[in-house]
Amino acid sequence: MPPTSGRARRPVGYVRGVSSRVSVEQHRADVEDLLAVLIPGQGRTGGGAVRRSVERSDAGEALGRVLADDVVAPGPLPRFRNSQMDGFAVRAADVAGARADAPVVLPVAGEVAARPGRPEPLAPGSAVRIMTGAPVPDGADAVVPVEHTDAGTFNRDATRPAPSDTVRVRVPRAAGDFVREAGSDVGAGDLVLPAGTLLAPHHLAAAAACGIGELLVRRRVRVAIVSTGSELVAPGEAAGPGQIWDANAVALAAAVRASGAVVASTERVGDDEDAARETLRRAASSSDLVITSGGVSQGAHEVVKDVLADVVFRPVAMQPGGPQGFGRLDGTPVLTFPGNPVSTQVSFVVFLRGVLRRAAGLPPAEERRAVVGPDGIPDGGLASPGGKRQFLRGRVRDGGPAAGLAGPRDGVPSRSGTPPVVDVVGGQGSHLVASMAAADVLIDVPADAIELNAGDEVAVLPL
Ligand SMILES: Nc1nc2c(c(=O)[nH]1)N[C@H]1C(S)=C(S)[C@@H](COP(=O)(O)OP(=O)(O)OC[C@H]3O[C@@H](n4cnc5c(N)ncnc54)[C@H](O)[C@@H]3O)O[C@H]1N2
Ligand code: MOO
Repeated sequence: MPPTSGRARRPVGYVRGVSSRVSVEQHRADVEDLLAVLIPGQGRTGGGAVRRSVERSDAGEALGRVLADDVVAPGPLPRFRNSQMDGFAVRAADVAGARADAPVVLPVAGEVAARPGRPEPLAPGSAVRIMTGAPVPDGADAVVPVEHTDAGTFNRDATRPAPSDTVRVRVPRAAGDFVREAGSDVGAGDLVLPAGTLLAPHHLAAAAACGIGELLVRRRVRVAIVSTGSELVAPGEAAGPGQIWDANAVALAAAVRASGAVVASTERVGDDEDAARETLRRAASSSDLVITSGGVSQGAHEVVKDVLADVVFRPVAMQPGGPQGFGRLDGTPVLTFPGNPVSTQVSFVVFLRGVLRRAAGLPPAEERRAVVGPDGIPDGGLASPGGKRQFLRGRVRDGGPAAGLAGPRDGVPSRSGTPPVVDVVGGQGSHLVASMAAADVLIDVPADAIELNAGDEVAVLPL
């Protein structure tokens, strides 16, 4: 397996032309250098970049965003002492002797509901009907749930009880019973959500409960997507002879969103240099990063290569996804992915997904180990082109560990506690976009492997 750390670094020179093949690690390192400016705290353009990397978001819209600053409670939660139960607010001392067979009878002085306003203080020797969440009157220090009384006038429509109303309390209560103290959840100035929190509904609830309507979140990277090729038409439109539907724009836009970034634009442009130049410049002017697909191999109509002067085009020792480019257009970083739809998708996973997730504050997509199953492996092993890292389409078997799924009969050594089994699925051609839909991982076959066999342990990258 090639090393994934201690990656090689060399100066990036944005020169046009085809250079010799580089390793996946080298290309990834160069892409990461180019895109370091997108990652908060890593960019080399100073404070401006940092300032631009955060923005305010309506708290109600901040689901899935990453908090850029600590959220501290502006006040206590609960905001005020309130009742945990529907019942009667009392002084605990008044009901200390209450028993089922010798209830304490208290006059009911009124009612407190969960409504705006402050209740009157509770006079000694009396009770007040109280509802869950209603402020507990000064003087009261316990709540008796209605079930522990004769209910008195509890269920009567008596917002203004008659002076003769009483309640018979059958259970003694201690001070503090069923009273939710102010600040018992969080105190004023306490940390509620630390910076870096990936905001989920329960985080947003905490912010809202604190009265916070706006949150400072990391700004999402805006990615412009340009599909090139005169043969392309939009999915949903009629495709005539020689035309195909544009799968890459959809795949890349979805992948960008799934990685915590936003799609600034998606455009399709044919193999016309002027149109491509104009489209690409427009994309660069309205985004933090441009991704193109197609137009980068050795054909007669490679507009991306023709138009982008400050981009290094070079083959990377991988399959699929060999022809790659990286550089800038009008100062905006550009990555050029090959047009074959599987190649485009693999390029995103291998070179860009990690950067975008880091920029968004998301955890890395989990790479794990798996044991190759016999399905899809011919007798004698699946040949792999030596010198090129391969990313095969694979599917991890349900049920996880190899134990139980694999045995000598299956051709996979049985090893309890070992990684799950992954089967090679579908054809591996870089145009087989429907076959790719059957996969859920990419099987990472090292560059120095010349064949893959059932029982081999490999890294798998989730799709
Ligand atoms: N003589 C050589 N030919 C090719 C080489 C090579 O080294 N020498 N490399 C091959 C490899 S590997 C790849 S990958 C492709 C890359 O080609 P391009 O990036 O120039 O892409 P196109 O030629 O525009 O398209 C390739 C293929 O993909 C289809 N395509 C393009 N865009 C889309 C899209 N948005 N949605 C769906 N399908 C798309 C296109 O119709 C072609 O079939 O070059 C090989 N050739
Ligand atoms: O390298 Mo191309 O990207 O396989 O088909």
